[in-house]
Amino acid sequence: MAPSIEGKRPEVKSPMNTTCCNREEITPRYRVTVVGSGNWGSVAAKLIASNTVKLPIFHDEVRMWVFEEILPGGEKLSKAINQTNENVKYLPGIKLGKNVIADPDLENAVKEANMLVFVTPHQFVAGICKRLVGKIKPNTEAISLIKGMEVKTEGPCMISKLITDMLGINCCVLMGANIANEIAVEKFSEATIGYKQDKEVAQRWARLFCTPYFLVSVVQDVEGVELCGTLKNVVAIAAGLVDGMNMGNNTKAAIMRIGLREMRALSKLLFPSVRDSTFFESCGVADLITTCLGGRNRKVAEAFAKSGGKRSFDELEAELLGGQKLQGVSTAKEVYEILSHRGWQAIFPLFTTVHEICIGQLPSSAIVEYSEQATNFSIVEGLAQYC
Ligand SMILES: NC(=O)c1ccc[n+]([C@@H]2O[C@H](COP(=O)([O-])OP(=O)(O)OC[C@H]3O[C@@H](n4cnc5c(N)ncnc54)[C@H](O)[C@@H]3O)[C@@H](O)[C@H]2O)c1
Ligand SMILES: O=P(O)(O)OC[C@H](O)CO
Repeated sequence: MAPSIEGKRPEVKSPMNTTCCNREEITPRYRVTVVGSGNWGSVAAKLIASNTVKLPIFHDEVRMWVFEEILPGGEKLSKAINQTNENVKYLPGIKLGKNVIADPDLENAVKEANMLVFVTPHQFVAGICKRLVGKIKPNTEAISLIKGMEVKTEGPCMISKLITDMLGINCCVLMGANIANEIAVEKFSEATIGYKQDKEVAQRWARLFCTPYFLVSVVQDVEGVELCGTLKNVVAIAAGLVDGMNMGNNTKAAIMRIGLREMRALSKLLFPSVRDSTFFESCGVADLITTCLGGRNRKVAEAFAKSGGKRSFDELEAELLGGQKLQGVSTAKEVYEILSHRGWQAIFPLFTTVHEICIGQLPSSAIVEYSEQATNFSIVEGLAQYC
């Protein structure tokens, strides 16, 4: 079992304990567990831990569930994190905060928590939630930092909805222009929290994450925020292909503009409640820009194009990312399934083409040939109906 820390403040048995006389102790204290410990998961734990030691409404300790791995020297990753206070594999060189406790036992990691932060690659969430059914405290709140979706027979299912459906808990989302390594060294950035109904809960999440170098805004548009974070990964693949073919800044800007347009159109087609204003938040245009300039999807797609499509995305991901996971290739496939099921490929040429390039059906150069169609009158008109 993972060790415990001694908090600066007296511990209370229940986060909702209101029996003590000390003012600090009568404030409800929320316990946070971060489910995931990759690159962003570790940075999220660091951000959160810097706040839980300061804000009386939270317990100091932040549990971080670690998908256990054995390091090259034979040591367990969770043990190395607790010994060094660093995630030596996914965020080396950055102290997480002494109040972050790595825990490889999923059930143990969540058993005391009433605030769960989900931050794993999207392909693992359903399996994790399955293991958590019946294992979490009543009235637990969740937030998803995961950029991705699932496609079920009945249609797309956003990760926040998957968490809600499988665990019966409310789930907000936090997305934004958030390249983890930059936030790890405390460079200024912004993020957006999307919520469905309960603004107070969303504001509590904002308090947990907000720091002077990480500013968080709150909007009532959970699907819009989550779709921005999810769909921008497909555009990032397109941007990386353009970089790999040395096509220059004008072409990349065109790809980003067409991509943003498709992001907005598909989001509104799938969820008519999605707001235009969400695309001007950090989760929208800002995340699109940062990811197309400096993200992992961009980097691997660039290498793919440079190889002339001879090396696969899987192979390049393993070679270039050291265990970190791409989300854009699988999201492109999931988006393609939605588009083909509904006969919408023609009105989403960029999304469609990215998938066809990823699976080797088209060469990388098709990204500009096909995207040019988006400037055709008929396609613009097609999209315009939905924007
Ligand atoms: N890294 C970033 O800059 C960044 C920023 C914002 C959002 N995100 C999003 O956050 C989410 C998590 O990304 P990340 O960067 O923290 O992870 P990552 O890609 O750095 O690491 C992969 C993680 O998956 C874990 N893993 C591997 N196999 C697993 C399995 N079978 N079951 C469960 N876990 C397994 C690994 O242990 C590791 O913790 C993604 O949706 C990503 O798009 C990432
Ligand atoms: O490195 P990427 O491409 O997974 O993108 C990272 C973040 O989502 C940027 O906000």
